Amino acid sequence: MKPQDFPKEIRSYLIPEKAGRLAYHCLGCGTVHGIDKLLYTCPDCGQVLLIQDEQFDRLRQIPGPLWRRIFDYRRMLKIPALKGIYLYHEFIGSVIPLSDIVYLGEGHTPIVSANNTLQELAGMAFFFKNDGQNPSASFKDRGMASAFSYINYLIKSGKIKNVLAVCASTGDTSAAAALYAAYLKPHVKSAVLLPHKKVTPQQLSQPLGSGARVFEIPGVFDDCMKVVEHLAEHYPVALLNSKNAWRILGQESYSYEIAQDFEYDMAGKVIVVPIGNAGNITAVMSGFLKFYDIGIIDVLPKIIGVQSAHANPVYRYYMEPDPAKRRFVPMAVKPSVAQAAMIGNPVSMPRVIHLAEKYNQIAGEQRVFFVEVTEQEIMDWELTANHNGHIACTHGGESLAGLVRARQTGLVDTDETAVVDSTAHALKFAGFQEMYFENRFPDEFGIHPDPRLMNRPVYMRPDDLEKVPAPGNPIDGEDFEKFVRRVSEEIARTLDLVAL
Ligand SMILES: N[C@@H](CCOP(=O)(O)O)C(=O)O
Repeated sequence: MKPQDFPKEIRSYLIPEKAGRLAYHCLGCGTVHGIDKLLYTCPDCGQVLLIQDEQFDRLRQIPGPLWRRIFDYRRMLKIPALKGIYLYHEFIGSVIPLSDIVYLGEGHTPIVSANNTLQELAGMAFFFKNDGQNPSASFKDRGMASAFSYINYLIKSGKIKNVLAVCASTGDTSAAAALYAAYLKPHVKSAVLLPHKKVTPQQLSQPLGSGARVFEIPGVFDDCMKVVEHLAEHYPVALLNSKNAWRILGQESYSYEIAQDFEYDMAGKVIVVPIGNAGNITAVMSGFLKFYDIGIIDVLPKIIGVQSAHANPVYRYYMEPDPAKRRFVPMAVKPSVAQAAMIGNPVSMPRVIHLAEKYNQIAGEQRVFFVEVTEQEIMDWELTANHNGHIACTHGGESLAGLVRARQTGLVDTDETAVVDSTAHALKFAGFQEMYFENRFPDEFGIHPDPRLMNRPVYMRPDDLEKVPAPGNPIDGEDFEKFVRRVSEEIARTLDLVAL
């Protein structure tokens, strides 16, 4: 549809213009900094930042119900810049002109209802939001589209040039950063730091394939993060982890999409997200708060943050019921199948503390909760989901296990409806599935495969066949006919099929 085909009262809002005044706000000392330069922490006190629109109030001139129609109609446009996360331009990066937006197909990922069997097993109605169906196969693309659009805007307006994008990663961030950087070649190059042997082969192949410089570092993600922070402090590089507040803005689109997909009715909804570096739960809370503030949604949904017992610093922090006594203590992580979340010192922890408090306060009751799950539960729920038609990664399994735990402990009611985050595509973590099927998890994981969830390929090569085809060596005639018949018979026997 063309803009002139839309209802008159919508037309002037359909194509957003550069507007607003964004600024970095320090969560420590409250200082406000301009966005002309890339900042990751407050130059005055070193604390993390969030980006706020100083003119956010202007968005109130449009009533909530009209905003809903604007977004719904905007979805019908065929303008690339508005097809992804910038459908919500006014809430994400309103200062970026549409001409500078980088769109690689991110966002608007499917929300897929669990089938009856799986809902019965989980004990309640729920959907998976498949963020593995983003271009680099994880939710990080939302944040990268935002951060790289901003970088593109700075380059095009002559404020920066020859950008070297760096990040630390457990796999997904590096894949996304390398992809978006490659798109902005030759102005942007990328270098990624990965904990040696703590990234799956599929994830390692991604930045390599995008042409990034890849460095493997001894230790775990937290060690890589420290090196990246050091690089960003002492060298002219752009830090692309979620410490970069532009990443958070882009990831807020996850909440906006859920609101839109449920017709903006958030009553009785529960949003379940795994926590690693904590950028995502930060963005999810912030996104819902903004939509609520402007009246686009009338209710703040419940949010459940999930961590594995092997990497649970956020959960531990909230175990202390008295907020005044809570102390954040970084931890040494243990190996986890939720490998992308194997983080003991999440950079967004101050943001989580700040936003969870605000969220609960505005909701008038506790609406942000944290649960812990075991490695066994993560694998069992991932495989159970995928046996029922999903493409959940281990973090999707972690989220689903978290939902089940939240239901069992009464944090959610059976009449609520959950949206469970599968942050990446199952294929990125196929190695853990293989370890499960072959029962070869090292003891430290504490995972014992459930035989009902195990699966192995069967090599079907009947002994009585003299000749079988091979690549480059086909067989034909009677030999081939016999091959087809005998293999079919053996498969039918294995599957208990009775001949017609
Ligand atoms: N799970 C992450 C860790 C880094 O998180 P970020 O959101 O701060 O970039 C990854 O995939 O690398």
